[in-house]
Amino acid sequence: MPPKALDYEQLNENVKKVQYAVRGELYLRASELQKEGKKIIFTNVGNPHALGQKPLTFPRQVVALCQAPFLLDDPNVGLIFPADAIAKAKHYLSLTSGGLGAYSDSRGLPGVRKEVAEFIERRDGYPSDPELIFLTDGASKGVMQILNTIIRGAGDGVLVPVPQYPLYSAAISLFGGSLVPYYLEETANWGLDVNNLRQSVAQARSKGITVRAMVIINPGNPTGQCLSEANLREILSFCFHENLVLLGDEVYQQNIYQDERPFISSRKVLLDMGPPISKEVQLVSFHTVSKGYWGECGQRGGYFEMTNIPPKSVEEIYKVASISLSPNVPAQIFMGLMVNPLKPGDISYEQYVRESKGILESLRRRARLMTDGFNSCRNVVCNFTEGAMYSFPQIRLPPRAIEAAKRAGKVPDVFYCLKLLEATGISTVPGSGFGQKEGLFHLRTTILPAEEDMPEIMASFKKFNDEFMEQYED
Ligand SMILES: Cc1ncc(COP(=O)(O)O)c(CN[C@@H]2CONC2=O)c1O
Repeated sequence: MPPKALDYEQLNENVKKVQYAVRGELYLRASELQKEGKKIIFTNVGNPHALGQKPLTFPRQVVALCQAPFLLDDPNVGLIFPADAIAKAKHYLSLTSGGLGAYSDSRGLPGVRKEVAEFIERRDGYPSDPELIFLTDGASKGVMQILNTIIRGAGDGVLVPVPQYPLYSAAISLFGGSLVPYYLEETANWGLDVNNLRQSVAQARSKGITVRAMVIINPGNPTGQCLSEANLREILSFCFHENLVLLGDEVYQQNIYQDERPFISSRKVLLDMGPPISKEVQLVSFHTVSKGYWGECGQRGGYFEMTNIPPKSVEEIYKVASISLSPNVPAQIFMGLMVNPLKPGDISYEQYVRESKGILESLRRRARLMTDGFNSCRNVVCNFTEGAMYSFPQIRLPPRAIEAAKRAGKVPDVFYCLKLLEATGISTVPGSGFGQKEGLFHLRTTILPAEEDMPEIMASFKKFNDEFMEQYED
């Protein structure tokens, strides 16, 4: 028989090139061990509810009522749901064209996009146009759509931070573009040096690559750094002079664990800079309900906002969004609730603030616990998690460990993470899955394990690590 289209050999080469380490070799091995009955701590994915974080009560009450509007007709509904949840449910149902089961506009419900615009205006102090905001099935889908729109072929390059969240390398591979790495400086707290950018662009151009866009992830994944306003100004100036579209991935903007560098949006800095930059630089910013203190990853709610994008291009992006008909409608309601939260005086406000603050303060303590835990280990150094929800320690592997890894046919940090997993059940992602400087090795874990479990997890890690180093050190 002749080869068939879905035979492996016949597949789209771009599909076969794609890598996505967050659910790669370590995750698959951890799943096998779990099936064999081993207790696994899945810290490989930023998936808060999978690690015990409780959903915020109010959003779930509202969406439950929206999913089951017949409850609103029940005379006893007020005995189970607070009046403000009932009111919000009626508000969101009135925005839909037939409830949660009906498609929305392909850009999302206009009423929710308006709430997102109002959120952005309150956050940045500048007007925001709902027509330039598209709701998406998680930020991932928005990122992929914009990269697909930008990349015309292998000659098109996108500047991506290294270490990077592998959605970017995977999407660029899938769409047949070229990833142009710019290295973050670990010794400068994963700071971004514009000279590295210049070198990367010059190198790419020398290979005939047209660099078209630049990605920033702020706060960083896996590195956790928060960009300063000065850094953002440098980046925007760079994009202006090099004629690059800036993709501002800001999904962790609520996850800030220090006071020195609070979150400031790329859009605010862009508009603060004034013309010509504020009028010329094209910016797409991304956000999600998966992160922050919401952690509603499974709902698949996100948005992107476009700044300085010509109307004809916005129409093309709308046209492509239409192919998927509608972003999922329940998630749009979560997004609306996130950007238009309860206000002081609302019945459920106190509970909402108590739950939210509780989660954020605990994440801040866990960021500190994990960083200090790693830094107490032999041959391990770790920058503090300023934001996001990951820790990315550098593991200084002795030469004999690197040789052992090579004999086992494994990349050194994969070798180390596999040994860690087998010994402790802690499932991490090797740094090689995010990119790292030659000869350096890292692992990524989340700061999500329950706070009460953190000391035991870090002690288990330290025991493994120090014994590993003892075994392989000369
Ligand atoms: C920087 C960044 N951008 C976008 C996304 C996608 O989010 P959505 O859920 O909205 O699509 C993630 C998810 N972070 C992955 C998921 O868990 N661990 C990670 O590194 C992310 O870390």
